[in-house]
Amino acid sequence: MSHDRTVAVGGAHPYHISIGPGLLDDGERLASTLRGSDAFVISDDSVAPLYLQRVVDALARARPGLRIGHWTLPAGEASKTLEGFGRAISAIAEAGMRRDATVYALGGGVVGDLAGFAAAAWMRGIDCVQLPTTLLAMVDSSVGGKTAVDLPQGKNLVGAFHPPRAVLADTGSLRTLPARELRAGLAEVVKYGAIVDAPFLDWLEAHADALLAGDDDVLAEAIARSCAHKAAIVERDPFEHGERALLNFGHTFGHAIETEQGYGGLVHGEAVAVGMVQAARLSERLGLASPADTARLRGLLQRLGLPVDAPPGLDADALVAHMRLDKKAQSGGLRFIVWDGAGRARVLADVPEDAVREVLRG
Ligand SMILES: NC(=O)c1ccc[n+]([C@@H]2O[C@H](COP(=O)([O-])OP(=O)(O)OC[C@H]3O[C@@H](n4cnc5c(N)ncnc54)[C@H](O)[C@@H]3O)[C@@H](O)[C@H]2O)c1
Ligand SMILES: O=C(O)C(=O)C[C@@H](O)[C@H](O)[C@H](O)COP(=O)(O)O
Ligand SMILES: [Zn+2]
Repeated sequence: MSHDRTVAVGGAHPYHISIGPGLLDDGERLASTLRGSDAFVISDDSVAPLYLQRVVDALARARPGLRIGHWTLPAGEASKTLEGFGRAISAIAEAGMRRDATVYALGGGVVGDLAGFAAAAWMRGIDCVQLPTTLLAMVDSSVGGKTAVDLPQGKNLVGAFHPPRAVLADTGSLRTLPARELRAGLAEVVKYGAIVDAPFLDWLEAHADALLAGDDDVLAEAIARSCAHKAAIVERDPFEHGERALLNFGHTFGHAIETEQGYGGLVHGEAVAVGMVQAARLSERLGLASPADTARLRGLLQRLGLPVDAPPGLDADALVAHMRLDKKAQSGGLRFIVWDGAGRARVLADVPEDAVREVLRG
């Protein structure tokens, strides 16, 4: 009996997000969007020993004769580089993947972003199926088609929009996910409540313990609700000309922290948690939201075991310099996602750097 949930993503390149246990063994589902007879699985060296063979076996069972190559990168954000991208492309080339091949991105957001970018670039674009194995990738990075690698100068600065052909989120894989990574994923879940869904914040407060305990049903509900929000937003604004920027709540601050730490300090979800509190404090300073709004967001993130204050010792000037290269920044100045309280976020242009520095000083 299937317990899957499905979220449809519409638009010019529609696809489905399937959420449920056992999907990595479901060869028919994995193969359902294949156009040719070549498949290439990209994973990392923590995920591959757990799940790669299962995916390869399931594909081979479903499509005898399918040519299946694979390649793994070292786990972690430090691999999401132009060098890593180059190595992925070389591996795809050496495996002789043709124009109708499909890349399977098996792992967290690092694998998803890098493999998706490789798929976007190889022969000017081949199919990509996202197989997210972290909570963060299930609720956010596998959906919407943003692919990229980091530069020392900033996060995700080189990439492409390349929507997947399908997303299969096998919730059974969350059982092996380290607790720190589960918590990091919860930051992006909280983000949806903060920007567009105040009742979801109430729900998250009520289910915080179950989420942290890895309750299957509660996690599946959180994933489906998060994906429904992301799907609706990216369907209306796939290339971030408008409301998609709301998904960047907390990211101008968070990305600056990740960049300044050389992608070896806070993980992305943790940096976003800190960044959302800083964005709330900025909103307060600009007279848009109340201290009670900030306190509530901070309290929920803390309860979910996430950091809410910036790591000590970061240089405010360096952080602001990173923000000037944020992709939302325009020639007019910095743009931030601010909020007017739970569920009410908006884009604010020409935010004075002084206000940002005051927030960074604490
Ligand atoms: N494209 C987008 O829209 C988007 C959205 C959000 C985040 N991102 C990007 O996603 C990245 C963060 O992704 P992440 O949080 O998934 O980190 P990640 O990919 O580094 O995965 C976290 C860690 O968990 C391990 N892991 C993954 N699945 C596992 C499993 N099932 N069992 C055991 N270990 C497992 C990985 O090997 C890694 O060590 C960042 O680079 C961020 O910029 C992109
Ligand atoms: O999908 C989006 O749009 C997002 O902003 C989702 C974010 O959680 C994600 O971290 C994304 O990669 C950030 O995009 P960027 O354009 O700021 O690099
Ligand atoms: Zn993010």
